[in-house]
Amino acid sequence: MSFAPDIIERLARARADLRMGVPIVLTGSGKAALVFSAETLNVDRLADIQSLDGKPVLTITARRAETLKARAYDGDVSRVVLPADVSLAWIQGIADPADDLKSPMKGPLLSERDGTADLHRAAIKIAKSAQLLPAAIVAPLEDAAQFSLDNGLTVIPVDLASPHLAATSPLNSVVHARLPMSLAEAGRLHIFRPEDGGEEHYAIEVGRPPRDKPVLARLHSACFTGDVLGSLKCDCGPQLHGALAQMGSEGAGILLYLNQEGRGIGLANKMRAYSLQDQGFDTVEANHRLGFEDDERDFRIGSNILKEMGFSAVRLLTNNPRKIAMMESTGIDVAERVPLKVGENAHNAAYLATKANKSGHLL
Ligand SMILES: Nc1nc2c(ncn2[C@@H]2O[C@H](COP(=O)(O)OP(=O)(O)OP(=O)(O)O)[C@@H](O)[C@H]2O)c(=O)[nH]1
Ligand SMILES: [Zn+2]
Repeated sequence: MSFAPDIIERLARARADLRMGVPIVLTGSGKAALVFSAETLNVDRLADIQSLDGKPVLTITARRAETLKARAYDGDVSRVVLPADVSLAWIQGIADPADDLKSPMKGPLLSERDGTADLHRAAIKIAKSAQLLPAAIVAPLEDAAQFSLDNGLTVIPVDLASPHLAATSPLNSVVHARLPMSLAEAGRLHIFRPEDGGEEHYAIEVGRPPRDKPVLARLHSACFTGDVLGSLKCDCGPQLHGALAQMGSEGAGILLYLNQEGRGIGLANKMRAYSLQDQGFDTVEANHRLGFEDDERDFRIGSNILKEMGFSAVRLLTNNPRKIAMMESTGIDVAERVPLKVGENAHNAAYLATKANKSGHLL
């Protein structure tokens, strides 16, 4: 019998630790490292890092490295050497592009090329899954077991964690109840909870759609600004309401409300992206400057919920071909694509054009 948390539970702790500024310990391939999120680092912890033996690096993604003209010898990540007089402001300036235009000269940056980047790569994945900026201080550790015990730190063996960082967590249905809505009176809200301690996702069932026929479905990603505040910068609010209205008038449908704010980067990072957009970058460039891919969402969650609810075929309300491809590749038949063109305005016209030109959205 063991009450010790398993690797999935330890990963959930690791995410929470990094968000609070507490370091975690990564182990693998005979090595170990102390890892801090660059975003939540403070001066006291930086001073402690400098008192350690060994050379810490600031790990960033190749996307961020491209903007900073740093070499990414490891392909997808770059291990940037800390200068002798490193300051918290220097680290934050590399991690966060907010002041890139104000102070463009950050370098020249020196990147490490010897050794492996397995621990560094895992550090970036965990930072991303914690919805932090993808930048981490990675400091080599000698006696990781004793060090983590002495300091009460969460230890993550990378080979055990990697499959879980790449997989979609199983979800369990928690509860469902009737929810009459102005656009669809015969509504029912279902709550699904992932086993990895991540965000809950919702399914709004309209009517009682037969399970043996393609159901009118929408995979909607959370957009606090569009869905709740009525932001004009995107088309999310009108799409959400348009989809519910169509389901209401047809008397049946299923809307999945996936808590993947900002195409999976979280609201804080989405607001960082908006701030870059105010400086003239488009929605895709802004994500890249922050160190993210254009779209960090995991659409497998949507097909898992549909299957869990008994559906195997959809009439999918979308303009996004990636959603169609992901449904089909995960065993949900897309019998029809139903276009959802609503909510274009003067503020979001350029955003919608970028999605069509760069992200392949259908017009
Ligand atoms: N990172 C980032 N996310 C954004 C931006 N604008 C909107 N979003 C997010 O983009 C997502 C939009 O999701 P969806 O409504 O599924 O839209 P879609 O992928 O374009 O696909 P369809 O609407 O189905 O055609 C939401 O999570 C928004 O929060 C932006 O400028 N940057
Ligand atoms: Zn939106």
